[in-house]
Amino acid sequence: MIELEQLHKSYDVDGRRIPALQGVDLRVEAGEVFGIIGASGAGKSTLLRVINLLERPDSGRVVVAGQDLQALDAAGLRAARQRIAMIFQHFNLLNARTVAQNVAWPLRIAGWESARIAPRVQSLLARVGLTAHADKYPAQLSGGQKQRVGIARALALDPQVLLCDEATSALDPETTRAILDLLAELNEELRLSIVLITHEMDVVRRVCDRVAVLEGGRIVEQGPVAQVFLHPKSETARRFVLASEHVDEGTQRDDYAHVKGQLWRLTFYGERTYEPLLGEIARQTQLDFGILAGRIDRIKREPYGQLTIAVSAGDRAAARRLLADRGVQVEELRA
Ligand SMILES: Nc1ncnc2c1ncn2[C@@H]1O[C@H](COP(=O)(O)OP(=O)(O)OP(=O)(O)O)[C@@H](O)[C@H]1O
Repeated sequence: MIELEQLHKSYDVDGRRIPALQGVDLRVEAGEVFGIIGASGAGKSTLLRVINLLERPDSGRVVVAGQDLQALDAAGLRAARQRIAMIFQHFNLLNARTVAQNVAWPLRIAGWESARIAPRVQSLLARVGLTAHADKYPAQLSGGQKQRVGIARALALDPQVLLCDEATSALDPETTRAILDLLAELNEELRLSIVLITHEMDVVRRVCDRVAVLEGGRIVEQGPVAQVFLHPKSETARRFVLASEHVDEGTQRDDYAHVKGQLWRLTFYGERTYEPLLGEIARQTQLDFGILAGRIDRIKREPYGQLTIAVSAGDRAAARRLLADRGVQVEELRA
């Protein structure tokens, strides 16, 4: 659905060239939710805005739904942009217009007849759960409701791609979850391809299929979310995962220094997350262990568990083998 090839983009600031993208290659498949994570200044917004040419790259190719966007004339680009909708961190609603008028806006611009607009707006508002709020003004809505208006407006012209610019960063955790659930539903029901940028690994974990980690205008790691989240390779990805688990590395290192034995990290993924594997294998191998840290949660809909244990006695080699046989990944954090 989206192919970005060798994108370069710099900004001129006070006569200096500030590089924002330095050779980015990216493919987003149709129907996929793709996350781009990075720290402030990594180039996320620039990358997202290149996808609909709100920002023109200095060099490189931008192909969306098979169309090279830079080869289009103004009318062609306008038509292409109707298929690439966007939602924003601060919603970007028209404050002097009602919810219904905000959602109707892109339809009016696209020249829809008034008679067709009202039912379309009604169905969009129903889709995002805002039917009762049609005549309110943005100032009368909560943040989550405002973002729902933004989403309804974005869906008005039946886009193929939805670009989400930190769409949940201004929302509390519960509202964030509700908006991410809505995005996941839209992705599935409409086969809408979604690209979202965020600085929170939890957002990626909840909703994305694949993720790219951006740093200094370059992709330093990308892959399926389970791979990047559970086994990050780059230092940047690792830091985002630790931050999402509220782990302070220094404190953790100090705590673990007092613990005797080998330190293992066990990763369970899928249904085996809920099986009593560890107890069973520990009994068979006389493994003595203490649990230092653990988490069971989901990556999108798939359950996973990660446990850090200190192993003090028993047949370690046999235990590792049996765990591996049952699909549990064992990493030795300390020998
Ligand atoms: N319009 C602009 N003019 C000048 N420099 C810019 C402009 N937009 C971005 N930059 C610079 O380009 C780099 C990448 O910025 P960008 O906004 O794409 O990063 P980001 O990852 O989205 O950051 P944030 O999370 O803070 O929004 C930064 O160094 C930034 O200062």
